[in-house]
Order: sequence, then C-alpha cells, then structure tokens
Amino acid sequence: KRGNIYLSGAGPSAWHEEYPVAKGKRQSPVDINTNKTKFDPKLAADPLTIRFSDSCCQSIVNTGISFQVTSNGAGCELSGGPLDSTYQFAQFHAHWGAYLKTTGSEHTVDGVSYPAELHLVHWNTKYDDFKDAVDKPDGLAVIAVFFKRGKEHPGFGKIQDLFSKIPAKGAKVNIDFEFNPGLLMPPDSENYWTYLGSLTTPPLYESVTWIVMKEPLEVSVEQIAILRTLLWETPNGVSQMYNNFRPPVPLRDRVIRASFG
Ligand SMILES: COc1ccc(CNS(=O)(=O)c2ccc(S(N)(=O)=O)s2)cc1
Ligand SMILES: [Zn+2]
Repeated sequence: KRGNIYLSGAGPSAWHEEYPVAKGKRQSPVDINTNKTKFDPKLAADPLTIRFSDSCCQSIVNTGISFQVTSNGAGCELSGGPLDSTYQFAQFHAHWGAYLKTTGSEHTVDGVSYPAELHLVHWNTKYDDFKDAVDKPDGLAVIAVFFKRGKEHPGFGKIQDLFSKIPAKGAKVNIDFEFNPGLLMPPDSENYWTYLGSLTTPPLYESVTWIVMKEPLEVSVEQIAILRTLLWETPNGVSQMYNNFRPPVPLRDRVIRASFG
C-alpha cells in the first residue's frame, strides 16, 4: 500500500522526493564512530536528569509504522546534559528488523546494528505544546535505547501483551495499569552520546537533540520476535511489521559528543 513509508517505492532512499530535507545537514539516524566522538566534560558536569512517573502512560496505538505508547507527560521531564531547558515526555515507540537478521536499530555503533531501538520522545516546554515544538531546531529531545538479545524484560513484556489488542493502523487501547517508562532505561544511563539531528521518519524535521544511551537494554529473543507480531499494510496486504527503520545517513559537519571519557 502506498501508505507504508518503508515499503512503498524505494523506501527511505526515495523520501527526499517528497521531503527534500531528507538530504539536509542535520538528518538522523547516523553511525556513531567511537573513534570520532568527543568527550565533553560539560556533559558530565551537568548530568542528564531523567524523571518518569508511574502514571504517565495513557494509551498504546498502532501508528502503522510502529507501536506508540502515548503520555500526557505528567511528572515525566528531561533536563540537563546537552539540554538548555526542560523537555516533557510525549511518547515512546521502537524500530526493529527481520527474523534472523542483525539489522533493526536506526543508529549504529562503529557500523554495528542492534536488533531494535527504542525512542522516548520529549518536547521543549518553552513551546506551547508538542505540535508547536515538533519542527523547531530545539523542539524535541529523543532518548534512544538499543535493545540487545539477553534475559527477558518483564516490564517491556507488559507493553507487548497489549500488541494483540492493536492489530491494525489506528487501533488504540488505554493502558489501565501503572507503567513507568524509567523501566526501559538501561542500568547505566549516565553514558550517552549526543548530537543535533532530526526525526527519522517523514516529515524528517531537523528538530531533535538526540541522546543515545551507550548501554543497551536486554530483552529476550522471544520479545524481539513479538515486535514482529504487530501488523501493518504492505503492497501485498496486511502483514507482520518489521524493518521499520531508516538506515544511517551522512554525519556531514557534525561532531557526536560523549558524556564519558
Ligand atoms: C504536525 O504534527 C506532527 C508532525 C509530525 C509528527 C511526527 N511524530 S513524532 O514527532 O512524534 C516523531 C516522528 C519520528 C520520530 S523518531 N523516530 O525520530 O523518534 S518522533 C507528529 C505530529
Ligand atoms: Zn523513532
């Protein structure tokens, strides 16, 4: 179906036809070449403050390109580190690959992909609301957490239990249990890379301060597989959702800073 931005036409490599900014100066994702990152002591001096609450996740929706857990942001704020103001949590979603493939994440580290990547999207509270912030150069801050195969993550499993209730694009259910997105932070969330980038899906606004956690979060192989039980529309009809990731784009004239030495 034309609606599938990853499978219609030539996919991400054709996005520039409708969204010329796809070839812009601060696009995402990128490869994080750890030989070229630069430790910035200012990031260590003013630690990132990540606050989540038990009551901030209201619902989960199938957006047609991922699941999205949506929040009213109450008690969920991000500040410090590379950020000059307070950002409020809006939603989290993920990107992942195909069965038995090693690709799936959007950012890569020294050319290596992870099987999936979680994005926790926050908007700058100097703007009136999310929609006002979404296309401003300092409008959004997204925390990226890599998933790696390992022990089961029961917390994320509670979110995955809802996937069967959102079988099609636009399907949405309320989350009637407490879920603290802080559960999805890796044990060590002090070490991260940060750079100025963009949304990784159209409209590809160059409005994101990326905060990529160095330490991945462990989830089980079964949980990676359950991501693919979500459904989306393809040119050949409804099928399993996977490969909903944009591959890395050129870093151009940017330096990725590290909060660690
Ligand atoms: C005009 O209103 C709008 C315009 C655009 C959106 C897109 N949705 S969004 O901003 O949450 C994101 C898109 C891609 C994200 S990623 N993979 O980089 O974290 S976050 C929403 C409302
Ligand atoms: Zn994303």
